[in-house]
Amino acid sequence: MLKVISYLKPYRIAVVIALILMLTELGVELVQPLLMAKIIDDGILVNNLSAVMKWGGLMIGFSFIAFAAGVINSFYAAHVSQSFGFDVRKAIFEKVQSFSFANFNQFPASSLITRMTNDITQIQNTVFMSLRIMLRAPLLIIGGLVMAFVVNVKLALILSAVIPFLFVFLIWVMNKGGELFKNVQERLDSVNGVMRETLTGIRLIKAFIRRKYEVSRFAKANGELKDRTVTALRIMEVTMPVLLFIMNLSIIGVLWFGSVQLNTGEVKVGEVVAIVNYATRITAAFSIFSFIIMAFSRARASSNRIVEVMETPIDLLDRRDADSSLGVKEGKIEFKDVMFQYPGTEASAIDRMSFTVQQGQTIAILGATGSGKTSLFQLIPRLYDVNGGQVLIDGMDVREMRMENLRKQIGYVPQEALLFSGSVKENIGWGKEDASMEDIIEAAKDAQIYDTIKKLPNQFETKLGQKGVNLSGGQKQRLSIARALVRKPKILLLDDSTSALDRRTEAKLLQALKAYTCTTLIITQKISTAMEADQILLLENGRLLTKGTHDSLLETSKLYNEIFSSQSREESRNYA
Ligand SMILES: Nc1ncnc2c1ncn2[C@@H]1O[C@H](COP(=O)(O)OP(=O)(O)OP(=O)(O)O)[C@@H](O)[C@H]1O
Repeated sequence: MLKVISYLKPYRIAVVIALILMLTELGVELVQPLLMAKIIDDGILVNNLSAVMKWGGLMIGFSFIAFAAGVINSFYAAHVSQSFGFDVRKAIFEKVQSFSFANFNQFPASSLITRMTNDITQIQNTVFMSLRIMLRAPLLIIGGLVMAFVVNVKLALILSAVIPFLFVFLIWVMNKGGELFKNVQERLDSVNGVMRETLTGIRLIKAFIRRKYEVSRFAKANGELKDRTVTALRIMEVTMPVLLFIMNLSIIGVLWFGSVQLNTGEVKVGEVVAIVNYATRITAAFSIFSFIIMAFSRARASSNRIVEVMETPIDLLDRRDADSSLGVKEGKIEFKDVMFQYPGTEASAIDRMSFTVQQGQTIAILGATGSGKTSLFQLIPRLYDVNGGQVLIDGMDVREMRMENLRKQIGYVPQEALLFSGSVKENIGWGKEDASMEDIIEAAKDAQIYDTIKKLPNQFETKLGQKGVNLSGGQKQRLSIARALVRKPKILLLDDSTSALDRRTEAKLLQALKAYTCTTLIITQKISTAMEADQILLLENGRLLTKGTHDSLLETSKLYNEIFSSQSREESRNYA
């Protein structure tokens, strides 16, 4: 909690001003019953009009001060809480950006979204409330008691006898509430998780007519959220009646004892009225307190979830001694006895793999599904670290370079063409920070998407829907290739990125790539693509089964021959 609260530091002056204003309001509130006692005892009961005017005028003056202090306090509270929320959200977003894939395994995306939105909002609201009323309630209770003692010690003693019990009760409620609201936030994660999956997979759901199934899955998550929230709120709901009951008992005690003492003349009427007034205010403060406790319990659960993200150690960082002058100069790639397994798994995705790709060469990678092709790719821009051996670029271990220097020279086109909402131009330009329009057009032409873009309603300015929903699979693939080409990379990694292209377009694309002097690695299922490469790597179960040119593999590899024959047969059937 303290870690989250430390984000209030830059706003400490505003916090202090807000607190002073809140104390001003509180001071006025506490003085009011005393002034009322004066009006009754020194004015009304002795028929002294000038005393009534004097104390009444003071009361009105104080009320104006309290009003002004309240308004200005609200401005400050809103400013501080919103700025605080902004800063925490920014910090979490930046932290998540630096997460490794192992870190992402720890937090599902839906949970991170809930933490960045709902959890931060809970804390933000609590900060606002703290500056407006949270401290007022306890201070009003303490101040009310002090003032009650000032007015009449005996009556105040009766009033204060119940206070310790109430505090113990409230602390218990707060601890219990913390646990219960943690559960609520976890259920909210689940609801967001189902919602997210459903929205991203809506086409599939419609195609498989799984609407009812998804609705019931959502209803289950939603129901659990409701149940947990009701349970958490139940404890809060009983809090207020318990507080009111105990406080009302003490008020009855004050009235009874006061009436007895009135007869003996030890207590004045105005004093009884003032004490009852303080008791009412303390009761009101306690009921605010129960509400605050609910918010505070929730905020505590939320802040623990935020701190969990903030304190997650990142396991893939630049080495302290990483040389910032090192980077990809030519693009020669070397795998030396590389071993790799995904974090938390036992099986090796890459098993003692060694090969070299010379600068400017084009390499095709072939292999059955799950044979380790994508895993091999991910080790080059250091999306994961190897568990054994080395990945060298231009003779340097990738771990010796700064990740930024390494990655900015690599154009990576992942298997799933992922686009962002925004224009076509923005999506291609995303690959290079300072890409000019000429760069973008050139990349689009080379990726064989230029003609398609020209036919779009607003050409390069055409807005793409989320994930590029308004484009075909092949168009998305070519746009993401253009995004990689625009940065003129030294190393280009195409992960089955031409699978949706027809042979003619693919041939043109491969031809255009020759003008780029980069080292190119292409994962492909098509022998026709592999044939164009300088070298082919054939993978099986994470191992490099064999390597060579198309002709040499036809002579030496049984598996390659099988793939070649099956694809040739298929093609001749297609053309028949
Ligand atoms: N994030 C991950 N966590 C754990 N295991 C993984 C992960 N990604 C892949 N694997 C496992 O690693 C192995 C290699 O997967 P990889 O994605 O590299 O295969 P691939 O050859 O690219 O397959 P495909 O052609 O289907 O894309 C598989 O056994 C797979 O189950």
